[in-house]
Amino acid sequence: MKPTTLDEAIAFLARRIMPLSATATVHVAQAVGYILAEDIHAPASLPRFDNSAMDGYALKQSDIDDEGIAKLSIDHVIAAGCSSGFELRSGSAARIMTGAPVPVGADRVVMQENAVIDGSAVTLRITDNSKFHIRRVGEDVREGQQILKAGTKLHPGNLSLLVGLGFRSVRVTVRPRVAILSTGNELADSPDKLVLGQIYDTNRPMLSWMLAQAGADVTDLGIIRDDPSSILSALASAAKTHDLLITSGGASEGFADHLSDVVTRHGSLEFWKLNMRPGKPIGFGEIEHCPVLVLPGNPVAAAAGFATLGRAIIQGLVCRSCATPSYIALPLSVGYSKPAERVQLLMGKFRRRQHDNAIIVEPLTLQSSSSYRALSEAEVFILLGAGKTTVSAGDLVAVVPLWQHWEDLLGDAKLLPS
Ligand SMILES: Nc1nc2c(c(=O)[nH]1)N[C@H]1C(S)=C(S)[C@@H](COP(=O)(O)OP(=O)(O)OC[C@H]3O[C@@H](n4cnc5c(N)ncnc54)[C@H](O)[C@@H]3O)O[C@H]1N2
Ligand code: MOO
Repeated sequence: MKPTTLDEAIAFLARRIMPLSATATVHVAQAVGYILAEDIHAPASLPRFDNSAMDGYALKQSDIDDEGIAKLSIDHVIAAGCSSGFELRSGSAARIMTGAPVPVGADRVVMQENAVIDGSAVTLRITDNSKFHIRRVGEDVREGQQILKAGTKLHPGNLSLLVGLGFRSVRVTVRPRVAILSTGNELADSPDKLVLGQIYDTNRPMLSWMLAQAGADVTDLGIIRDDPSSILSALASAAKTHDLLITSGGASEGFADHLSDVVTRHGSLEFWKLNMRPGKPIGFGEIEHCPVLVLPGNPVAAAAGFATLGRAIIQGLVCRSCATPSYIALPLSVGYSKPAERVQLLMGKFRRRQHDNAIIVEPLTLQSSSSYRALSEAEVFILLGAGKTTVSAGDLVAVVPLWQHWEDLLGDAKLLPS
């Protein structure tokens, strides 16, 4: 059975999309955003040597009296970067900086604030018996331990770990190569002069950015006229060198809408028309063994198709069983009614709920599938499932990001502790 609902389409893609087998070696500094193609084990321990967690004095535990006091002579000074090639003897302390190696024989550091200096002697006071202020070899990462799994999308925190362990390069999955085209005799490239009836092609620039954000390398095939043989020749030739083809426009049933026919006749159309709005005429199939995602021409519908299915396909091309949209569940700000038979995608924005400061989502007032103003204001799509006609304020709803910039969306000084 061909998928007819969004859920069925997602389940279908999760089975159908296989990760690309090609991998590449990239320098760690360039690896952020790539998907790791190998499990990584630690070639060393972190910390690499016992070191002080505080600026203060290293001493022997046995030099502390019953009152928690140690009176010692200051025999050495160890800054970070120095090697401590000596053994601390009983009755003496070494002045030590944060990150400096702890000398052999020392088993505790007392922070500077709890030290009273008198010439070359120091009196140290233990204020908390449980705090030794020494970062031990391997307490963070043990040599040989698995630290990252194949399939991880690398972020700068992973980069710190890899660099800290001395990695110079890692094996990653190659970025999917995606070719994109728009169809429509009415389309022109900005800033060409428009004649009556023409509009600028806005889907190609928008989708190209969404693709790049999702981690794809994009080839722009430009605007193709509403002519089946031109569409076929552009798709068939790009199919040879790409992992995914994406089209926008001509997806519906007008006399100038050729996509479903072209894919059916010259490849296979695996689903077409989903029970959702916007985004109804979305199709998926293949030409010359290359997957093709057919997106509608209405700009909001094209964005909806990409945010739900397009991004999931890109994820599936780099990571096994990742071909699913990344939903989060958030409370809806207001009640909403919709027809029961279909999934409704609402353009929405994040809000703070007044009484508890919780993040909620609010549908925009303007929901037209062709509205650029709404598209520009929207931050997310709110998915209201089929089968339900009403959703109440405060109900949890599935939310997918439109532009993947969570940190800008969620950053809010009001949440900082005062
Ligand atoms: N009789 C029916 N008509 C329509 C149906 C239907 O089921 N029966 N579905 C409607 C829905 S829903 C959508 S969505 C659109 C999708 O149609 P197409 O994918 O065939 O898109 P076009 O007809 O080519 O264009 C629709 C609309 O979008 C503008 N457009 C197209 N490409 C771009 C682009 N790259 N950048 C900006 N704008 C674009 C185009 O000029 C049209 O205004 O069909 C409904 N009709
Ligand atoms: O479903 Mo269309 O995709 O409403 O704009």
